[in-house]
Amino acid sequence: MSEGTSWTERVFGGLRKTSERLGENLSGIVSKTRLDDAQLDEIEDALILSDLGPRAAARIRERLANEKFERGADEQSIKEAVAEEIAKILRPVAKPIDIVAFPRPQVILVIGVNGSGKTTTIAKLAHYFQELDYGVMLAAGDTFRAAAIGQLKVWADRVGVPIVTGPEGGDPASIVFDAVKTATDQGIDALIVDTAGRLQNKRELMDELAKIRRVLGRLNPEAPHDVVLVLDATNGQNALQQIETFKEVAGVTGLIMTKLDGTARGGVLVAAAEQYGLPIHAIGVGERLDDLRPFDPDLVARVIAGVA
Ligand SMILES: Nc1nc2c(ncn2[C@@H]2O[C@H](COP(=O)(O)OP(=O)(O)OP(=O)(O)O)[C@@H](O)[C@H]2O)c(=O)[nH]1
Repeated sequence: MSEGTSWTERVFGGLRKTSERLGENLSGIVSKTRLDDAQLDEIEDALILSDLGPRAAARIRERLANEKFERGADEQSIKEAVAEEIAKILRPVAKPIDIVAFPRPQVILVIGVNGSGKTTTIAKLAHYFQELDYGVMLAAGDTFRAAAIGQLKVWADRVGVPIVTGPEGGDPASIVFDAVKTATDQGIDALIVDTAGRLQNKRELMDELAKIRRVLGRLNPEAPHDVVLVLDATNGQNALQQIETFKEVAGVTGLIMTKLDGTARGGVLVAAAEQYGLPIHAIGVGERLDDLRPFDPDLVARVIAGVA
């Protein structure tokens, strides 16, 4: 998108495919006052087809069943009502990451499967905190693949933040330990830690994260302050399965959903909010550094429901 495009336009543009899918599925439903059962079924199906999940769909259906459309229910007013119900599900989970840790640094572990957009998201987060005038440092805790360390270095340079790395195959916990000490000495506010995304080997990942936690705990019993799971929206319902697994393995404290641009599966955000109630910190709608912003529930609800 062009330089001057506002964030709101970017979210609209990014979620356009999701919005179109739900919009198409809701079109043609018209009623005089109340929606009848067949129409409510149709709406519920449309919501499920748009990846909002059966629970959110049932909840929205129930609310729409009680809604009296005073001036008749045309496509637009149904979409408005759907947007409001989606917003009610999203509002309680919208929560940006605030830098509040004392003593500093706030340690933010970032987890997620390879390819989810984890590295890019770390860079975007670093950029976001920098814009808020926080001192940021990265730690390359994914030592499993040399490429991961190299990629994170490239991003650190691009964003202009320091990075603590170790050798390929090195001990992530010892890198994190060094990073926390360095960050503390340098008065860094936010230390963002990349971790390996080997969900295929749960035991190893669990052991690795447990060790990182133990080491961090020795330096600061409150750390890690955040354990942020990065999810790829294009995975649709599989993203929900990842929440389930990572919650068990890593004690997730919040979510960032990436790649909402270019997928019609953005409704999965609503399913995640409804099913897990975990804070959603931000959404990614592109590959640029400023394509990550705090999650705005009302804006996203309106875009998903196709209320222009
Ligand atoms: N369109 C789009 N692409 C994204 C977004 N976030 C990340 N990507 C792209 O997704 C690809 C994978 O992102 P990475 O950040 O490398 O993902 P990773 O999880 O670190 O993956 P590995 O490096 O394979 O471990 C890259 O091509 C990114 O540019 C987003 O919000 N939108």
